[in-house]
Amino acid sequence: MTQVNNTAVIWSIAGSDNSAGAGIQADLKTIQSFSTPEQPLHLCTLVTAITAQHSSGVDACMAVYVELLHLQAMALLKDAKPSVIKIGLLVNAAQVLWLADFLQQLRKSLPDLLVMYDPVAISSSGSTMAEPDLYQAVVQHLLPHIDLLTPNLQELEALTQSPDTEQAVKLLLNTGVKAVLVKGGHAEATLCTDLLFISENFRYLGYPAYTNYIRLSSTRQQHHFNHGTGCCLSSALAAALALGYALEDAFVVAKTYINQGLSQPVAITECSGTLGHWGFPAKPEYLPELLTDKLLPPAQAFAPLKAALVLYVIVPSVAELERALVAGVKTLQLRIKSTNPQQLRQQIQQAIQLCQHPDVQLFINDHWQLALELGAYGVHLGQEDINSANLAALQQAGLRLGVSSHGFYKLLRAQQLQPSYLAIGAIFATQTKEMTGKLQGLQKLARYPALFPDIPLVAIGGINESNAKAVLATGIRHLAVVQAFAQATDPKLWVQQMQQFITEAQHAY
Ligand SMILES: Cc1ncc(COP(=O)(O)OP(=O)(O)O)c(N)n1
Ligand SMILES: Cc1nc(C(=O)O)sc1CCOP(=O)(O)O
Ligand SMILES: [Mg+2]
Repeated sequence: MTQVNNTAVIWSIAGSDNSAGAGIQADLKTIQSFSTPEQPLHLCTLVTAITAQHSSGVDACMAVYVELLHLQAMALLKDAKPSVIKIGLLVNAAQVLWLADFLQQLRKSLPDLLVMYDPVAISSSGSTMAEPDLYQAVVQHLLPHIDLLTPNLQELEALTQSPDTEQAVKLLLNTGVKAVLVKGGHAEATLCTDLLFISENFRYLGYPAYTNYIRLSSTRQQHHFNHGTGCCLSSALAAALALGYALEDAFVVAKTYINQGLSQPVAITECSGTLGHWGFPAKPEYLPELLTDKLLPPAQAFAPLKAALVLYVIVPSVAELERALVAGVKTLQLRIKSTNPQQLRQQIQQAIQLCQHPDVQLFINDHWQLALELGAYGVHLGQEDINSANLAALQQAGLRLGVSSHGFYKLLRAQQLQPSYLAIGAIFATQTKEMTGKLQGLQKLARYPALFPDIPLVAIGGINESNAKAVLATGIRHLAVVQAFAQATDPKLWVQQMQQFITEAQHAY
């Protein structure tokens, strides 16, 4: 059967928690919370066990026969195939063996399928739900079929017999698992820290290898309404992956979702309850702190922009810069990719001179040393450039800084520098630059303004007069363009039209 719209189908292969904080019930709530009419998510379930639970323990756990697991899977396949499978509670070796074999067969027809396993065996109250031989069977048979494993610290040690996190993760990655998210929720600390290790095999999703793991941390919320938090972190990750986020961005989204849910929990009694499921997170205070990949920010924030960016035109030469100025563009970037050093200096110097006007803002792309030496207004740097640029010197000289980003992870990374603006791309396919990561699209773009309200955000990549209104409807107020301006036959009219779209959006939304 053909799937007819853009609904992403997720399967949860897990146990029923009748108290509805964890297990299949938590997966349903979490996935539903991320579903929208524009990007619907549909969660199907394969129940592996029925448990009898309450806030302080598990009274009973009965495994579902493998034959019935198989029938559930066959029934689901009659309707639709999943793009993501999230596995939770497995109870015995027989279930593991069936699942390993089933996944091996399924992958033959679904090469892009993502399989996650949250190896729950012990509930947060300490009750064991699995049979003693479970993990042995998991390591031997199931792990080679898993893309992303999400153990807590206790499960990590039980799976590997290693108390050392890095060593344990190495052992798991050697079994064929492609990424491991170690959940630190159970550690006794004032911070809740989660670690994501991504092997080379997962990098195709766009992760830049600045470090070999990502550490995200948030202040621990001191209350008892947290039953199922680990399950929900894994399901939020499944939802974000099904929505098309790259793994590192899905990690940020999932942790932000958990922070939002724990900030507004559902209290059932004085000492029992669950986190709340309140939709895609939308407040900056829920964002975690990025503890790895630390940049060395200057002591102070970069100077603010002297005016809003609004329409931001990027040009490859001084001749094009003059054309843009004549057409009425007020925010410009000189982006020269190939020329000899002498001409480069000359071009940058000329551009700075041409833009000596109180209403005009000129950013120099890449060449921060010349920008600094020649007294430019601002520079625009990419994520790699900020590793090596002398940021303190740029800040102290009063230059404005704009930084590229391509998702939540890179936004968190760049935000550490307190730049003058952040660019987000590529929104649509572009012919101007070879992009390796995932496109943002309008749905993802619409999530950023609420989470990064204190810094100007400019959208870039494939933007033109036909799609500008749709981009502005996401709440983004600044548009950067290369090709659309270069190809405009009447540049003045084109600039007026684009500026009008932006002004209308400012008043309309
Ligand atoms: C406004 C704006 N956003 C993003 C970019 C891309 O910058 P960078 O990542 O440094 O890539 P190159 O432009 O150097 O290819 C930009 N230039 N401007
Ligand atoms: C230079 C550049 N940077 C991008 C990013 O996402 O960082 S996209 C891009 C190209 C933008 O050109 P056009 O408007 O012609 O699509
Ligand atoms: Mg650059």
